Amino acid sequence: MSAPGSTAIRTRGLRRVYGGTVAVHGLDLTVAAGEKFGFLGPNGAGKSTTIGMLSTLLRPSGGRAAVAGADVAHRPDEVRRRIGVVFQDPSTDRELTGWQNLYFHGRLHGMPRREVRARARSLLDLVGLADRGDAPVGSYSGGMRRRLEVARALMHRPRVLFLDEPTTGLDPQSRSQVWQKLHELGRRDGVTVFLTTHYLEEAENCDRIAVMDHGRLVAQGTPHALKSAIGADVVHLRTDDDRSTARSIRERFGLDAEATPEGVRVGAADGAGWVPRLCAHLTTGVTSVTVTRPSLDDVFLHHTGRSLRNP
Ligand SMILES: Nc1ncnc2c1ncn2[C@@H]1O[C@H](COP(=O)(O)OP(=O)(O)OP(=O)(O)O)[C@@H](O)[C@H]1O
Repeated sequence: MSAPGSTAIRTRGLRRVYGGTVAVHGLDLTVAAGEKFGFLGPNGAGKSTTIGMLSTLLRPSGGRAAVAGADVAHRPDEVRRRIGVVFQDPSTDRELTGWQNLYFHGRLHGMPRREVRARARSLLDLVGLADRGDAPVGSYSGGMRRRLEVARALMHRPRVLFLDEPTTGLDPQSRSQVWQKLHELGRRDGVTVFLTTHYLEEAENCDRIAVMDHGRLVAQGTPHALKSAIGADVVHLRTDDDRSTARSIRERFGLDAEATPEGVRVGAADGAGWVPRLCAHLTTGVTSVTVTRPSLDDVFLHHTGRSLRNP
Protein backbone atom coordinates (compact mmCIF):
# COMPACT_ATOMS: atom_id res chain seq x y z
CA MET A 1 0.00 0.00 0.00
CA SER A 2 1.41 3.40 -0.94
CA ALA A 3 0.54 6.82 0.37
CA PRO A 4 -1.92 8.59 -1.94
CA GLY A 5 -0.24 11.17 -4.14
CA SER A 6 3.21 9.56 -3.85
CA THR A 7 5.32 8.53 -6.83
CA ALA A 8 5.64 4.83 -7.68
CA ILE A 9 8.04 5.06 -10.62
CA ARG A 10 10.30 7.92 -11.61
CA THR A 11 12.94 7.78 -14.34
CA ARG A 12 15.22 10.55 -15.52
CA GLY A 13 17.35 10.16 -18.63
CA LEU A 14 17.06 6.37 -18.36
CA ARG A 15 19.07 4.74 -21.13
CA ARG A 16 20.07 1.28 -22.30
CA VAL A 17 22.49 0.36 -25.04
CA TYR A 18 23.06 -3.16 -26.42
CA GLY A 19 26.37 -3.17 -28.25
CA GLY A 20 25.84 -0.50 -30.91
CA THR A 21 22.02 -0.38 -30.53
CA VAL A 22 20.43 2.25 -28.32
CA ALA A 23 17.26 0.48 -27.14
CA VAL A 24 16.11 3.22 -24.71
CA HIS A 25 17.17 6.86 -25.19
CA GLY A 26 16.96 9.04 -22.07
CA LEU A 27 13.50 8.13 -20.78
CA ASP A 28 11.72 10.56 -18.39
CA LEU A 29 8.65 8.97 -16.87
CA THR A 30 6.66 9.55 -13.69
CA VAL A 31 3.96 7.13 -12.53
CA ALA A 32 1.85 7.98 -9.46
CA ALA A 33 1.17 5.41 -6.75
CA GLY A 34 -2.04 3.49 -7.44
CA GLU A 35 -2.09 4.29 -11.17
CA LYS A 36 -2.72 1.73 -13.88
CA PHE A 37 -0.15 2.84 -16.42
CA GLY A 38 -0.08 1.45 -19.96
CA PHE A 39 3.23 1.37 -21.79
CA LEU A 40 2.62 1.01 -25.51
CA GLY A 41 4.81 0.83 -28.55
CA PRO A 42 5.45 -1.18 -31.71
CA ASN A 43 7.70 -4.27 -31.61
CA GLY A 44 11.25 -3.30 -30.79
CA ALA A 45 10.25 0.09 -29.32
CA GLY A 46 12.09 -0.63 -26.06
CA LYS A 47 9.23 -1.63 -23.75
CA SER A 48 10.67 -4.92 -22.46
CA THR A 49 14.08 -3.29 -22.04
CA THR A 50 12.47 -0.55 -19.92
CA ILE A 51 10.57 -3.08 -17.79
CA GLY A 52 13.82 -5.05 -17.46
CA MET A 53 15.60 -2.00 -16.06
CA LEU A 54 12.71 -0.99 -13.78
CA SER A 55 12.49 -4.53 -12.38
CA THR A 56 16.31 -4.66 -11.88
CA LEU A 57 16.89 -7.50 -14.36
CA LEU A 58 18.85 -5.21 -16.69
CA ARG A 59 21.36 -2.61 -15.60
CA PRO A 60 20.75 0.85 -17.09
CA SER A 61 23.55 2.16 -19.29
CA GLY A 62 22.76 5.68 -18.07
CA GLY A 63 20.26 7.84 -16.23
CA ARG A 64 18.34 6.98 -13.08
CA ALA A 65 15.21 5.16 -12.05
CA ALA A 66 13.49 4.82 -8.70
CA VAL A 67 10.75 2.26 -8.17
CA ALA A 68 8.60 2.21 -5.01
CA GLY A 69 11.04 4.66 -3.44
CA ALA A 70 14.29 2.76 -4.12
CA ASP A 71 16.92 3.36 -6.80
CA VAL A 72 17.16 0.43 -9.24
CA ALA A 73 20.95 0.66 -9.60
CA HIS A 74 21.90 1.34 -5.98
CA ARG A 75 19.25 -0.63 -4.05
CA PRO A 76 18.13 -3.42 -6.41
CA ASP A 77 17.30 -5.83 -3.55
CA GLU A 78 15.00 -3.26 -2.02
CA VAL A 79 13.28 -2.70 -5.38
CA ARG A 80 12.83 -6.47 -5.83
CA ARG A 81 11.14 -6.78 -2.46
CA ARG A 82 8.69 -4.04 -3.37
CA ILE A 83 7.68 -5.17 -6.88
CA GLY A 84 5.89 -8.09 -8.53
CA VAL A 85 6.56 -9.09 -12.14
CA VAL A 86 4.54 -11.10 -14.65
CA PHE A 87 6.60 -11.82 -17.75
CA GLN A 88 5.47 -12.56 -21.29
CA ASP A 89 6.25 -16.26 -20.94
CA PRO A 90 4.52 -18.23 -18.20
CA SER A 91 6.88 -19.18 -15.40
CA THR A 92 4.70 -21.00 -12.88
CA ASP A 93 5.71 -24.61 -12.19
CA ARG A 94 3.34 -26.98 -14.01
CA GLU A 95 4.13 -29.92 -11.72
CA LEU A 96 3.09 -28.04 -8.59
CA THR A 97 -0.44 -27.08 -7.60
CA GLY A 98 -1.56 -23.47 -7.80
CA TRP A 99 -1.45 -23.19 -4.03
CA GLN A 100 2.09 -24.65 -3.87
CA ASN A 101 3.32 -22.15 -6.48
CA LEU A 102 2.07 -19.31 -4.30
CA TYR A 103 3.32 -20.92 -1.09
CA PHE A 104 6.92 -21.39 -2.31
CA HIS A 105 7.02 -17.89 -3.76
CA GLY A 106 5.94 -16.42 -0.39
CA ARG A 107 8.47 -18.51 1.51
CA LEU A 108 11.24 -17.48 -0.92
CA HIS A 109 10.39 -13.90 -0.03
CA GLY A 110 10.84 -14.70 3.64
CA MET A 111 7.18 -14.53 4.62
CA PRO A 112 6.19 -16.51 7.72
CA ARG A 113 4.36 -19.84 7.09
CA ARG A 114 1.10 -18.81 8.69
CA GLU A 115 0.93 -15.56 6.72
CA VAL A 116 1.85 -17.34 3.48
CA ARG A 117 -0.98 -19.84 3.92
CA ALA A 118 -3.56 -17.16 4.56
CA ARG A 119 -2.31 -14.91 1.78
CA ALA A 120 -2.20 -17.76 -0.78
CA ARG A 121 -5.81 -18.70 -0.01
CA SER A 122 -6.99 -15.12 -0.20
CA LEU A 123 -5.21 -14.47 -3.51
CA LEU A 124 -6.49 -17.70 -5.06
CA ASP A 125 -9.92 -16.47 -4.12
CA LEU A 126 -9.23 -13.00 -5.56
CA VAL A 127 -8.18 -14.40 -8.96
CA GLY A 128 -11.12 -16.82 -9.06
CA LEU A 129 -9.06 -20.00 -8.55
CA ALA A 130 -10.18 -20.93 -5.03
CA ASP A 131 -11.67 -24.24 -6.21
CA ARG A 132 -8.66 -25.15 -8.38
CA GLY A 133 -5.88 -24.29 -5.94
CA ASP A 134 -5.10 -27.93 -5.19
CA ALA A 135 -4.92 -29.03 -8.85
CA PRO A 136 -1.57 -29.12 -10.68
CA VAL A 137 -0.94 -26.05 -12.84
CA GLY A 138 -0.41 -28.41 -15.79
CA SER A 139 -4.18 -28.94 -15.78
CA TYR A 140 -5.01 -25.20 -15.94
CA SER A 141 -6.21 -23.32 -19.02
CA GLY A 142 -4.07 -20.44 -20.35
CA GLY A 143 -6.33 -17.87 -18.65
CA MET A 144 -6.21 -19.69 -15.30
CA ARG A 145 -2.44 -19.88 -15.45
CA ARG A 146 -2.19 -16.18 -16.21
CA ARG A 147 -4.43 -15.34 -13.25
CA LEU A 148 -2.26 -17.58 -11.06
CA GLU A 149 0.83 -15.68 -12.24
CA VAL A 150 -0.80 -12.40 -11.21
CA ALA A 151 -1.64 -13.92 -7.80
CA ARG A 152 1.92 -15.18 -7.39
CA ALA A 153 3.40 -11.79 -8.28
CA LEU A 154 1.24 -10.29 -5.53
CA MET A 155 2.10 -12.79 -2.78
CA HIS A 156 4.73 -10.64 -1.06
CA ARG A 157 2.49 -7.54 -1.12
CA PRO A 158 4.39 -5.57 -3.78
CA ARG A 159 3.69 -1.88 -4.19
CA VAL A 160 4.25 -1.97 -7.94
CA LEU A 161 3.20 -4.74 -10.31
CA PHE A 162 4.88 -5.02 -13.73
CA LEU A 163 2.96 -6.92 -16.37
CA ASP A 164 4.63 -7.53 -19.73
CA GLU A 165 1.76 -8.32 -22.12
CA PRO A 166 -0.18 -10.08 -19.38
CA THR A 167 -3.02 -11.36 -21.53
CA THR A 168 -1.39 -12.12 -24.90
CA GLY A 169 -2.82 -15.28 -26.36
CA LEU A 170 -5.85 -15.33 -24.06
CA ASP A 171 -9.41 -15.40 -25.34
CA PRO A 172 -11.47 -12.22 -24.76
CA GLN A 173 -13.34 -13.74 -21.81
CA SER A 174 -10.11 -14.69 -19.97
CA ARG A 175 -8.67 -11.28 -20.78
CA SER A 176 -11.61 -9.51 -19.24
CA GLN A 177 -11.40 -11.79 -16.15
CA VAL A 178 -7.73 -10.90 -15.66
CA TRP A 179 -8.62 -7.21 -16.00
CA GLN A 180 -11.51 -7.41 -13.59
CA LYS A 181 -9.10 -8.86 -11.01
CA LEU A 182 -6.57 -6.10 -11.67
CA HIS A 183 -9.25 -3.47 -11.09
CA GLU A 184 -10.28 -5.14 -7.84
CA LEU A 185 -6.66 -5.08 -6.72
CA GLY A 186 -6.25 -1.45 -7.55
CA ARG A 187 -9.35 -0.64 -5.52
CA ARG A 188 -8.50 -2.94 -2.61
CA ASP A 189 -4.74 -2.55 -2.15
CA GLY A 190 -3.79 0.56 -4.14
CA VAL A 191 -1.17 -1.43 -6.09
CA THR A 192 0.44 0.49 -8.97
CA VAL A 193 0.16 -1.48 -12.23
CA PHE A 194 2.63 -0.86 -15.06
CA LEU A 195 1.84 -2.90 -18.14
CA THR A 196 2.64 -3.33 -21.79
CA THR A 197 -0.08 -4.43 -24.14
CA HIS A 198 -1.03 -4.66 -27.78
CA TYR A 199 -4.77 -4.72 -26.99
CA LEU A 200 -6.78 -1.52 -27.46
CA GLU A 201 -9.32 -2.36 -24.79
CA GLU A 202 -6.55 -2.93 -22.25
CA ALA A 203 -4.99 0.40 -23.09
CA GLU A 204 -8.42 2.01 -22.66
CA ASN A 205 -8.60 0.56 -19.14
CA CYS A 206 -5.45 2.40 -18.05
CA ASP A 207 -5.49 5.65 -16.09
CA ARG A 208 -2.60 6.95 -18.21
CA ILE A 209 -0.65 5.76 -21.21
CA ALA A 210 2.82 6.39 -22.58
CA VAL A 211 3.61 5.60 -26.21
CA MET A 212 7.18 4.69 -27.04
CA ASP A 213 8.77 4.42 -30.48
CA HIS A 214 12.41 3.74 -31.39
CA GLY A 215 13.41 3.97 -27.72
CA ARG A 216 11.84 7.39 -27.14
CA LEU A 217 8.61 8.56 -25.54
CA VAL A 218 6.43 10.04 -28.26
CA ALA A 219 3.23 10.73 -26.29
CA GLN A 220 1.78 10.37 -22.82
CA GLY A 221 -1.47 11.25 -21.07
CA THR A 222 -4.87 9.84 -20.19
CA PRO A 223 -6.55 7.86 -22.98
CA HIS A 224 -9.10 10.67 -23.18
CA ALA A 225 -6.49 13.44 -23.45
CA LEU A 226 -4.44 11.55 -26.03
CA LYS A 227 -7.50 11.02 -28.20
CA SER A 228 -8.62 14.63 -27.82
CA ALA A 229 -5.15 15.88 -28.70
CA ILE A 230 -5.08 14.26 -32.12
CA GLY A 231 -8.27 15.82 -33.40
CA ALA A 232 -11.83 16.80 -32.88
CA ASP A 233 -14.76 14.45 -32.36
CA VAL A 234 -17.41 14.48 -35.03
CA VAL A 235 -20.95 15.20 -33.83
CA HIS A 236 -23.79 14.27 -36.22
CA LEU A 237 -27.24 15.75 -35.58
CA ARG A 238 -30.61 15.10 -37.15
CA THR A 239 -32.83 18.10 -36.65
CA ASP A 240 -36.09 19.73 -37.83
CA ASP A 241 -34.09 22.39 -39.64
CA ASP A 242 -30.49 21.52 -40.43
CA ARG A 243 -29.56 24.81 -42.11
CA SER A 244 -30.69 27.05 -39.29
CA THR A 245 -29.19 24.64 -36.69
CA ALA A 246 -25.78 24.71 -38.43
CA ARG A 247 -25.90 28.51 -38.61
CA SER A 248 -26.88 28.82 -34.98
CA ILE A 249 -24.01 26.51 -33.89
CA ARG A 250 -21.49 28.50 -35.91
CA GLU A 251 -22.69 31.79 -34.43
CA ARG A 252 -23.11 30.65 -30.82
CA PHE A 253 -20.13 28.24 -30.43
CA GLY A 254 -17.79 29.35 -33.20
CA LEU A 255 -17.49 25.68 -34.33
CA ASP A 256 -17.19 24.31 -37.81
CA ALA A 257 -20.83 23.21 -38.43
CA GLU A 258 -22.18 22.19 -41.80
CA ALA A 259 -25.61 21.11 -43.05
CA THR A 260 -25.15 17.94 -45.14
CA PRO A 261 -27.68 15.59 -46.76
CA GLU A 262 -27.12 13.29 -43.73
CA GLY A 263 -27.80 16.06 -41.22
CA VAL A 264 -25.63 18.56 -39.39
CA ARG A 265 -21.95 17.69 -39.03
CA VAL A 266 -19.93 19.49 -36.34
CA GLY A 267 -16.27 19.16 -35.33
CA ALA A 268 -15.94 19.55 -31.54
CA ALA A 269 -12.91 18.87 -29.34
CA ASP A 270 -14.96 17.10 -26.65
CA GLY A 271 -18.14 16.09 -28.47
CA ALA A 272 -19.78 14.18 -25.63
CA GLY A 273 -19.11 17.03 -23.19
CA TRP A 274 -20.40 19.64 -25.64
CA VAL A 275 -23.70 17.97 -26.64
CA PRO A 276 -25.54 18.86 -23.36
CA ARG A 277 -24.56 22.53 -23.82
CA LEU A 278 -25.70 22.38 -27.42
CA CYS A 279 -29.10 20.91 -26.49
CA ALA A 280 -29.63 23.61 -23.85
CA HIS A 281 -29.01 26.26 -26.53
CA LEU A 282 -30.89 24.92 -29.54
CA THR A 283 -34.42 26.01 -30.31
CA THR A 284 -34.83 23.59 -33.26
CA GLY A 285 -36.00 20.03 -32.52
CA VAL A 286 -33.21 17.38 -32.41
CA THR A 287 -34.21 13.84 -33.38
CA SER A 288 -30.81 12.11 -33.01
CA VAL A 289 -27.21 12.79 -31.95
CA THR A 290 -24.14 10.64 -32.69
CA VAL A 291 -20.65 11.38 -31.40
CA THR A 292 -17.70 9.66 -33.10
CA ARG A 293 -14.41 9.80 -31.25
CA PRO A 294 -10.89 9.12 -32.40
CA SER A 295 -9.82 5.73 -31.02
CA LEU A 296 -6.58 4.86 -29.24
CA ASP A 297 -5.61 3.06 -32.41
CA ASP A 298 -5.82 6.45 -34.19
CA VAL A 299 -3.56 7.86 -31.45
CA PHE A 300 -1.05 5.05 -31.89
CA LEU A 301 -1.13 5.37 -35.67
CA HIS A 302 -0.67 9.15 -35.42
CA HIS A 303 2.45 8.85 -33.23
CA THR A 304 4.12 5.71 -34.54
CA GLY A 305 2.79 5.32 -38.08
CA ARG A 306 1.66 1.81 -37.16
CA SER A 307 -1.51 0.22 -35.86
CA LEU A 308 -1.66 -1.00 -32.27
CA ARG A 309 -3.47 -4.13 -33.43
CA ASN A 310 -0.81 -5.01 -36.01
CA PRO A 311 2.39 -3.53 -34.65
N1 LIG B 1 19.64 -8.76 -25.65
C1 LIG B 1 19.64 -7.89 -26.66
N2 LIG B 1 20.74 -7.71 -27.42
C2 LIG B 1 20.74 -6.83 -28.44
N3 LIG B 1 19.70 -6.07 -28.79
C3 LIG B 1 18.57 -6.19 -28.07
C4 LIG B 1 18.48 -7.11 -26.97
N4 LIG B 1 17.22 -7.03 -26.44
C5 LIG B 1 16.59 -6.09 -27.18
N5 LIG B 1 17.39 -5.59 -28.14
C6 LIG B 1 17.03 -4.54 -29.12
O1 LIG B 1 16.60 -3.41 -28.41
C7 LIG B 1 15.47 -2.80 -29.03
C8 LIG B 1 14.30 -2.76 -28.06
O2 LIG B 1 13.83 -4.09 -27.79
P1 LIG B 1 12.71 -4.45 -26.73
O3 LIG B 1 12.62 -5.94 -26.64
O4 LIG B 1 12.93 -3.69 -25.50
O5 LIG B 1 11.40 -3.86 -27.46
P2 LIG B 1 9.88 -4.12 -27.13
O6 LIG B 1 9.23 -2.79 -27.30
O7 LIG B 1 9.72 -4.79 -25.84
O8 LIG B 1 9.41 -5.08 -28.31
P3 LIG B 1 8.29 -6.27 -28.27
O9 LIG B 1 6.96 -5.58 -28.33
O10 LIG B 1 8.62 -7.00 -29.53
O11 LIG B 1 8.50 -7.09 -27.04
C9 LIG B 1 15.22 -3.60 -30.29
O12 LIG B 1 15.91 -2.95 -31.34
C10 LIG B 1 15.86 -4.94 -29.99
O13 LIG B 1 16.28 -5.55 -31.17
